[in-house]
Amino acid sequence: LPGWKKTKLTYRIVNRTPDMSKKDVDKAIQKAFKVWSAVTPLIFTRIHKGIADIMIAFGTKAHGHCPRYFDGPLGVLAHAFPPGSGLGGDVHFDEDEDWTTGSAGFNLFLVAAHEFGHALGLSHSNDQRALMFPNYAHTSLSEFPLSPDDISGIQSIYG
Ligand SMILES: CC(C)C[C@H](C(=O)NO)C(=O)N[C@@H](CC(=O)O)C(=O)NCc1ccccc1
Ligand SMILES: [Ca+2]
Ligand SMILES: [Zn+2]
Repeated sequence: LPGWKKTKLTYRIVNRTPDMSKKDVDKAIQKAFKVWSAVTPLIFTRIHKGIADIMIAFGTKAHGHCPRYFDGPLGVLAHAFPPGSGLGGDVHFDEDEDWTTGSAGFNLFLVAAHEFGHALGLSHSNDQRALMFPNYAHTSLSEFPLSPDDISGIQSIYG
């Protein structure tokens, strides 16, 4: 499984969603990184300008220089690129979704935690309890969303 060749990674929140306060977006993203740093030697540091390993952005349909397009409300909620330079590790959220801190719409923390799994090198799991399962509907709003499957997956890359 391909992973980052370093344990100190930077991230940048390039733009924001009007659905949530800036503070709530920052908190959701920080909490989502903590899910993975809790079970790996990875350290995530936020930067506010320049190019980060993990560039985080909200967009609709054709967005930025991204080769993959979003599809309007529902369907695809977000996508992430596996570790690497340029687009590698970047995470995009579909702004046509309703991003929330709760259980209405789509919970940004949960989707971000799933996307960061991809940005660290994980693909989808067929374990319905896993955060990396393909569908959001199966994810509980629990404090700690990782299943044993997620943990063994990430530790096989960064163990
Ligand atoms: C083929 C990819 C681009 C589909 C895309 C995805 O998996 N992104 O990581 C996605 O947005 N999948 C939806 C599937 C769906 O709408 O049911 C999803 O919920 N992804 C976010 C997610 C999935 C599982 C747990 C938490 C969040
Ligand atoms: Ca969508
Ligand atoms: Zn996914």
